[in-house]
Amino acid sequence: MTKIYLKGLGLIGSSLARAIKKEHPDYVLIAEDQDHAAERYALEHGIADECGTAFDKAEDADLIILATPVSVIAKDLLRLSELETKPGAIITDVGSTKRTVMKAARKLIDAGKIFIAGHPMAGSHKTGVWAGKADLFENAFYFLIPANDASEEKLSELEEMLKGVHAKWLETTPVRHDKIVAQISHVPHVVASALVNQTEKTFADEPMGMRVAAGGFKSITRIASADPTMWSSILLNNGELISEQLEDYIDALKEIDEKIKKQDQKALFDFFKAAKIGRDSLGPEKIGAIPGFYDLFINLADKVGSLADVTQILAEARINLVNVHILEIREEIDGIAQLTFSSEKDRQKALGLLKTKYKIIER
Ligand SMILES: NC(=O)C1=CN([C@@H]2O[C@H](COP(=O)(O)OP(=O)(O)OC[C@H]3O[C@@H](n4cnc5c(N)ncnc54)[C@H](O)[C@@H]3O)[C@@H](O)[C@H]2O)C=CC1
Ligand SMILES: O=C(O)C(=O)Cc1ccc(O)cc1
Repeated sequence: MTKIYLKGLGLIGSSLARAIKKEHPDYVLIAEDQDHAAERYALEHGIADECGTAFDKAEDADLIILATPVSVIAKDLLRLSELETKPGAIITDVGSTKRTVMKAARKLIDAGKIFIAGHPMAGSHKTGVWAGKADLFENAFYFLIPANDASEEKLSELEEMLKGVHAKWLETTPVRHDKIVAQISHVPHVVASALVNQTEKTFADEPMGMRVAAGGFKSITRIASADPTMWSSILLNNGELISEQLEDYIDALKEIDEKIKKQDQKALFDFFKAAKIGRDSLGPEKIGAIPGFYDLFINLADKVGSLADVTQILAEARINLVNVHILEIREEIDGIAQLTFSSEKDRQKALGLLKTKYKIIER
C-alpha cells in the first residue's frame, strides 16, 4: 500500500492530492495544514484520507510532499533531516524557488534521504483548498530536480506516483531554474503588483479611474491578486536574481520612455512589433493553467475576406466564438487566425466545418 504525506492543502497541494487520488484511488493520502477548515474540507471531499500534525504520520510514508510557502518548506526540510522516515522514501516540494530549497535540503541529503525538488509551472492567483482542481497541471511543464545520484534513480518512481497530474517533466539545475523563473514569473509579478499600486496612487483623487479599467489592465495585472505571503516568501528566496532582472526591465522602460519623449515614431513601432512577434510566438494558453479556453489555429490566405467567411460559417452553425486573434508570424507569410471557443465540443464542431476549406495548423 502506497502512503503519501502531504503538508500544505492550498491551491497546489490540494490539486496534487486530487490528481494523485484520481489516478491512484488505492493510495492512502495523509494531509496536514495549519488551517483546520482546509483539513476538514479535504476529508469531506475525499481529497485526503486522514490528517496529521507535525509529520506525526510521515515515518512510514513512501512520498512526502511539501506544498507550503517556500520559507516554510525550507524549515520543514531541516526538520525532516532529524525525523525518522521510511528507507528509500522520496521527499519532494512544489516551491517556486529552488536554490534556497536545495540548500535547506543539504542536511537531509547528507543523512542519506532521497530529495527531488519540484515546481509545477501552473497555478493561478487563487489560493486555498477550495480553488484546487485535479487538472490544474495538465499539459503544464513541471520541473523535477534530483538532489544527487541516489535521488536521480528514484525519479521514475516519483513520476509514476505523480502520473495523475499529466504534466510534462523537465529536469534542470537549481540555478538554471531560478534564473528562468525570476524572468518569466517573479519579475512579471512585481511588475503587475507595482502597476496596480501606482495606478491606485494616481487615482487617489479620481474615483472613476479604477472602475473603468479595461481588459488590458485587468489581464496584465491578474496575477497581482495572488497570495501576499506566498509572494513575499518567493522574493526573499530569489531576491538577487529578481533584482538583477528587474534592473534590466527598468532600463527597458527608461529606453522606451526616451523614445516617447523624442516622438520617435519608427522606434515606437519597432518596439511594439518586436513585442508582438515575441508574444504571438508563445502560442495558446494551456488548459488547466488558466481558465479553460479552446483554441483552433487556421491559415488565412486573404485575411479580410476569409475571416468574414470563417465567422459566417461559425455563426450559421451557432458556434459561439469567444475571440479571434490574427497572428502575423512574419511579413509576406499568410496570416494565422487563432479562434477561441469556450468548450472542446465547440472547437471540435468548428474543426469539422473549417477543415475542408482552410488549412488547420497544429501547435
Ligand atoms: N499559486 C501558484 O500558482 C503556485 C504556487 N507554487 C508554490 O506552491 C506552494 C504553495 O502555494 P499555494 O498552494 O498556491 O498557496 P496556498 O496559499 O493556496 O496554500 C498554502 C497552504 O499552506 C498552508 N500553510 C502555510 N504555512 C503553514 C505552516 N507553517 N504549517 C502548515 N500549513 C501551512 C496554508 O494554510 C495553505 O493551506 C508555494 O511554495 C508556492 O510558491 C508553485 C506553483 C504555482
Ligand atoms: O497565475 C499564473 O498565471 C501563474 O503564473 C501562476 C504561478 C505562480 C507561481 C509559480 O511558481 C508558478 C505559476
